[in-house]
Amino acid sequence: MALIKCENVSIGYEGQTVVRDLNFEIGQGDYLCIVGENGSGKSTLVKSLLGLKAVDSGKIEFGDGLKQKEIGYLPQQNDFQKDFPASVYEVVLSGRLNSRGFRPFYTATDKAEAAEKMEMLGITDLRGQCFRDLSGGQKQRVLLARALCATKKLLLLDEPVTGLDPIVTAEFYQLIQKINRESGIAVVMVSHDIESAVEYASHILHLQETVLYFGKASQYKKSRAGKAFLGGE
Ligand SMILES: Nc1ncnc2c1ncn2[C@@H]1O[C@H](COP(=O)(O)OP(=O)(O)OP(=O)(O)O)[C@@H](O)[C@H]1O
Repeated sequence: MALIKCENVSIGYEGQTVVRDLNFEIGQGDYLCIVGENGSGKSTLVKSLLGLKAVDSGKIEFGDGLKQKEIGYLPQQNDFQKDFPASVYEVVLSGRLNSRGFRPFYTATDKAEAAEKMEMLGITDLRGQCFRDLSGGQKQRVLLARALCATKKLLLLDEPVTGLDPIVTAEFYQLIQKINRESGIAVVMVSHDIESAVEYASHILHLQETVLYFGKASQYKKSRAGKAFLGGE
């Protein structure tokens, strides 16, 4: 079975449907970009994938050993997060909170995982620095290390390159690609950067109230939805 399967999913707020009849699935090692205009329901879908918002109808199923609370999540940036008064190490380690359950302290395994992910992302030197003093690109690496601490199977990234300059953005995409290819971790990324989505992703989910397109990224460019969104038609 797929890691995540959405069947006829509709989600809304206070009786108002935002997205309806969503059908798609995410397989092991996939790299899915969710695209669509502002207000098309991307973040709403993300909340439901994380179990933070109930669906109105349909179902979201998890398979291949993925549990909903073991999704590694990198949230959309907000001002609170930018000014978070904690060290880099503390932020990365907090990715282990879900798996810690009711244990009061982090274990040696939690700490080893945090150290390994910091090394993997080249941020070990920043370990003792305050998160809020980092550059935008460094902050995203720290939050990515934190998300990696929470999962072995699936990363969910909500607009991770917003506010980053083109060079740091390209580095971030390459990092994600490397993690996806070398660790086999599936990636789901909400993005407004459609050109890069098509370049890096294996699959595209284009939302506009419902699914305008779901399938291979290479085919998306030739689809009606893809041509219109990429500016070719
Ligand atoms: N908490 C909420 N209560 C009521 N309506 C909401 C709430 N959150 C979002 N909405 C509405 O749901 C719709 C979809 O919003 P959502 O944030 O999911 O879109 P999005 O595709 O992620 O947009 P963007 O690209 O701007 O981030 C919008 O019309 C929005 O106003």
